[in-house]
Amino acid sequence: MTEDPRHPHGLLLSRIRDVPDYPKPGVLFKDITPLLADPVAFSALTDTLAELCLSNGATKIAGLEARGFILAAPVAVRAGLGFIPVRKAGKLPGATLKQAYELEYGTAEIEVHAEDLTADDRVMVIDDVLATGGTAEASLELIRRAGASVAGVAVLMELGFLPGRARLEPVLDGAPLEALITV
Ligand SMILES: O=P(O)(O)OC[C@H]1O[C@H](OP(=O)(O)OP(=O)(O)O)[C@H](O)[C@@H]1O
Ligand SMILES: Nc1ncnc2[nH]cnc12
Repeated sequence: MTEDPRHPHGLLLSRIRDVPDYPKPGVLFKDITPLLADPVAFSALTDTLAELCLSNGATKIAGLEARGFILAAPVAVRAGLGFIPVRKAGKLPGATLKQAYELEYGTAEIEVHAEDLTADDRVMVIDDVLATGGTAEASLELIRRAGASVAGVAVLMELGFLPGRARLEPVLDGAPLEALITV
């Protein structure tokens, strides 16, 4: 495991649990529930992500269902910014924009309420894990289709052995991709 030298969060690293062969053989699942259960670690993570959002000029925080919600909602409160839930298809009640993306096998769709974003908004996307980058890429597409701009993407953890960063960089349009930990 390596840490970004700007974010030396040994505490965060120590609270991530490796679960081999979940949800299928050969996959190493990075479980954040021990971190969530530790109020010092969870608070340190929330503070760090809130600072990143503010330093990148965000006006709104988007969280990606479901684990991204757990991180993004307290970050939005801490930063004093509004929270935008990016949900799996079929869950939002109002008029939505929908974006399909590739999973390892098959496709999925996420949605957002476009009316909660304006052309003046700069949205920071927050999630727990960047793996293939498909979910984050689709969220950027949704934000832009809603007329807002992207302030950046911030994740607790980047799986450096997968091509998420390479996939996202061409569509970030200069916005930062911040990963507190790369594993
Ligand atoms: O970079 P990607 O390959 O798109 O993978 C990363 C996404 O996968 C996980 O969510 P998942 O949809 O598995 O479910 P959950 O948050 O509902 O647990 C994770 O929380 C990210 O959102
Ligand atoms: N290996 C992994 N661990 C935790 N969350 C993930 N989301 C996608 N891949 C993951």
